[in-house]
Amino acid sequence: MGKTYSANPNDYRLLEEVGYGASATVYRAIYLPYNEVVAVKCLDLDRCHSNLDDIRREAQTMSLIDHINVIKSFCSFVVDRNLWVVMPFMAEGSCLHLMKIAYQEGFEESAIGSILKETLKALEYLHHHGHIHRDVKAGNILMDSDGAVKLADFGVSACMFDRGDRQRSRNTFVGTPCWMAPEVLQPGTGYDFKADIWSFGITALELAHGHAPFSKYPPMKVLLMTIQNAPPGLDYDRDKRFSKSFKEMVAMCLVKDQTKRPTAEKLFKHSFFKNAKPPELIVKKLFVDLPPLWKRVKDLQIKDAAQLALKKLPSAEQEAISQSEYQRGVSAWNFDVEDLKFQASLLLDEDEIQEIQEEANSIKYNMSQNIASDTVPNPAIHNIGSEKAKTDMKKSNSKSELPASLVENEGVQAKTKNQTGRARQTQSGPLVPGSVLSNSQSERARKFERHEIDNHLVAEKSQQVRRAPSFSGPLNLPNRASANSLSAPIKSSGGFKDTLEDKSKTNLVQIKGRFSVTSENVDLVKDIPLSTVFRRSSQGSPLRKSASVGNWIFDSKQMPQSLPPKEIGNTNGLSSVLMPHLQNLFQQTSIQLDLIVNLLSSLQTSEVENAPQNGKLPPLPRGSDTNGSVESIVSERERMLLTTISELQARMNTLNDELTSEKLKYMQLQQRLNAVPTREEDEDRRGGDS
Ligand SMILES: Nc1ncnc2c1ncn2[C@@H]1O[C@H](COP(=O)(O)OP(=O)(O)OP(=O)(O)O)[C@@H](O)[C@H]1O
Repeated sequence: MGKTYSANPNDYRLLEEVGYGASATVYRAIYLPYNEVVAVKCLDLDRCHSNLDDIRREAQTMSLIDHINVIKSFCSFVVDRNLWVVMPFMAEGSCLHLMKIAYQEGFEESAIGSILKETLKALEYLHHHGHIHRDVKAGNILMDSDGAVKLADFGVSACMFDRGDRQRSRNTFVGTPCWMAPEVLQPGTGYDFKADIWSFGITALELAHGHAPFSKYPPMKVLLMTIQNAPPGLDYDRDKRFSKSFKEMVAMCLVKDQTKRPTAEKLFKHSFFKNAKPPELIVKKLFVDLPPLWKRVKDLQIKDAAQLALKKLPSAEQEAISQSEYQRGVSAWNFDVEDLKFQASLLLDEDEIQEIQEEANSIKYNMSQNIASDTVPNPAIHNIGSEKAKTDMKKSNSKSELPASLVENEGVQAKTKNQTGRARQTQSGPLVPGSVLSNSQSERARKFERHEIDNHLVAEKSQQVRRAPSFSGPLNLPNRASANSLSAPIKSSGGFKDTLEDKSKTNLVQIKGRFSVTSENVDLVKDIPLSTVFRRSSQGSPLRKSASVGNWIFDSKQMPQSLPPKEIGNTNGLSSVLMPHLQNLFQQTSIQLDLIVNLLSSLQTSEVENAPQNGKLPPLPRGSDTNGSVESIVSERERMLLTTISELQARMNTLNDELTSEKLKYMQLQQRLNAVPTREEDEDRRGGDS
């Protein structure tokens, strides 16, 4: 019989903190009866949204798991509002930690092969026993000092998957869906253990590059790109250091059609794994000369805190914005994909646009130089110029992995640990843009071309009669997703509230096998940061300060609360209360509308005049002003202006809608008021009767 571990917290001495995730903090600890080092994961039950009995039952089930590559739990028990899960201590921590501290550009292929092979063995075992892990990522692959590799974070989490709570808790707490398979993200499609194979492929890319694909984007954009774009992969040119066999293996995992993905068993037979070396030879070497795990974790915290302090926008606010987008994207499972695509076209980060513009301008400049000096046709020029190329480009928009052109440094996000109230940081907060890697100019040109087409679509789309989608309002938030998704809760951050308060709104979207996917009807408008869009309130439209509208704030507290129709019928002095309210509302909306119309008409002139100062338009291309490519600069600026105009037009449409609906309400109320007999009429009638 194996060793047993007691459920008495006094038998454990918690030592240093060695990791933390969305809902848990992990400590190195000593199990006093055996004087043995163990890991204790303290799971905050308040953050789990899960039934305690379910968690306990599942934790017991998971303690039965017995595979050399899967972390099993020795025992688990409740201490205050925490569930303690006791498990073997993995002295070298997670692959994610290790990359952050010593391998920021990713590991060598031999190490990747070795780590992935062990992970695949774990998946094979789990799938064979009817389990889906659903959270395969570098942060959940742990290593021991002898090179052993184990897949973690399965036990307790799994119970939450089963009831959809995990998914919902992810909606609420976790930053990015980078590892999630398209079928998991897409409404109406089922998913199974093949979702783990997709995540495994993404993890392979994460280990190869030091970060998961798309990790620099906000969660909502990641979601869209995963659904819409061709799968990411290892680039045959850019990733020259990796073998063909590795590239093929990744491509096999990252097939969008889940039925075409191999099972873990089949994948295991791939030549890439046949050649993989034992971990005790390869993985072990990765930690040579590194300080102990807890020291690394501490260093990372300090480094992340320093980076955080350097950031302009407070992290909490950034996270809240990013999270808000994620909730908008993921919680509303019945989204209109076409509409989301349109929103995605608006999602180019400001710095990305600037970067693209700079590169494109410089390319154009170089081209014009080439044309002047050389009359031989240049294929790149044809590419940019031809309409067909544009269409093709649009079609293959997603053919390659999105630019990995920015070196990503980790930031952190603050979170509060319930148990102690101490502020903490995750190891993987929002990424900050770093220096630009050498990317081929043609690639940048493609990227620019895509942006150009997107702009065109934006303008076109804004001309169309607006439907009433759930995602109206611009989403071009210049914020990034939390890095590699070990995001901390942001529930109370930045003054943004968790919008999933009304649990009764929870919808069961889908039941598939052991899983049920739930979603909540988030008040989408409530979630949009004030600074980025207009607010639409169910209680009228108190106006807020808006960058483009000016400085009027309309205090809702000063306005009378809406009255139910019953009371309206009963109140004789109603008109005196309602009329000023309605007139005020009407007037404010009209003013706002007028202002936007005026802005629109004056924008072109004023922006062109002020262009060099306003900081929004693309900077001058290098050396262009002295070389006569002024025309191209102007056209870039025009394009930017057109985008701004389209956005303003979209906002104007929203206001127009609001105005119409207010007018309607106003007319309805007036009709009701007319129907209510006035005091004089009453008296007349009474006089007549008598
Ligand atoms: N047994 C262990 N030994 C050493 N370190 C561990 C162990 N278990 C977890 N860790 C460290 O703690 C971190 C967080 O643990 P874990 O992933 O289980 O928490 P979580 O809240 O479930 O995270 P998330 O849900 O974000 O994946 C891991 O990334 C790892 O670095």
